[in-house]
Amino acid sequence: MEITKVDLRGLESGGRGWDDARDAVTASMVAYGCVVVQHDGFGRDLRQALFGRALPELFGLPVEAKQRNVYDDVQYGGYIGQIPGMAYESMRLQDVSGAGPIRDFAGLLWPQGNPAFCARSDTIGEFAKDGMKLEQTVTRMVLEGLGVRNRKAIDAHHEMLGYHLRMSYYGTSPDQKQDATKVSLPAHRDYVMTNVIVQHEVEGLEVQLSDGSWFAVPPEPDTCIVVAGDLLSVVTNGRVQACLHRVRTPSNRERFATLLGCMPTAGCMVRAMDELVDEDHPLMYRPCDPYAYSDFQYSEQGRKSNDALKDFCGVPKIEPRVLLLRS
Ligand SMILES: O=C(O)CCC(=O)C(=O)O
Ligand SMILES: [Fe+2]
Repeated sequence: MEITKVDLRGLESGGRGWDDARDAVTASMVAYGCVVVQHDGFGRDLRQALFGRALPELFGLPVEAKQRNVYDDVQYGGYIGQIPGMAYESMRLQDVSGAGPIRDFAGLLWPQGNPAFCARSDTIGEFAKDGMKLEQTVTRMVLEGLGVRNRKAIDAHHEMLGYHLRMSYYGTSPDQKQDATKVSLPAHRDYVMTNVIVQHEVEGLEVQLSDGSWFAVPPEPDTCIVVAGDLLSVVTNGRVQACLHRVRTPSNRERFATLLGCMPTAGCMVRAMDELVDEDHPLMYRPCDPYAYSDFQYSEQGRKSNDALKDFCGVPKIEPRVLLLRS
């Protein structure tokens, strides 16, 4: 089985081709918790500036500098790296919706200044802008496709979101055979609302399909994938389930990937859209505090659970038998 790519190039909300693309995006999200798309953003020069220059420079910094990237509000919020046996490092830029936080990030890593990176942080701003636009298009399509007619509710959904960028580096394992692959990130679901994942040249990302097989997402230059996290399950009342995915990289090639993620800003609760709850679709999840959920997902109980979201805020199903007894 394979996931069909949806072409979003040149589409405008409500314009020609929008409805067909919306239906294809929704079908893919419902079936797999993700959608592979071609779209107008992340052009060749931008990718080259980010993956060819900015990221190698960032990950080339001394460990002490990278470790200054700390963010405690969510699990794995800051720098991840130096994990024994794992050739993986990742940095998170907490807020990419404006130029200020991007400049602050550069200032934190290069306190003496780094004009080159600051110029390139425009690269990061451009990249984030393209990713935000894509996320907003895809989520709008999914909510519309599932039957949300209230445009204000969709706008309000986006107004509560903040966007962050995770930049990841997967190193090589020279001790393994030339053509071997290794699991670099074990199978997991993201706790966020959605992640737009861009792979650069080297493959690795795999998503699990309903028959249990793994689909390798092609690292094509004009393609990226939008992956649903657990919070989107809450918003869509379980119609879209978070995507189970993992990373399996070739042992002999370095790999970079970026993830543009979104989460409600602190203090916002995530709840199912009114129009997606009815008699045929009873409420599946209670309103949930996304930051408390991120803690739970990584707690001992959450890690052991097969369905952390259900354990955290699932509404127990009422058996028809019980209803009869009560009536
Ligand atoms: O590197 C990738 O392609 C995806 C990484 C990922 O799934 C994650 O960091 O949550
Ligand atoms: Fe992930």
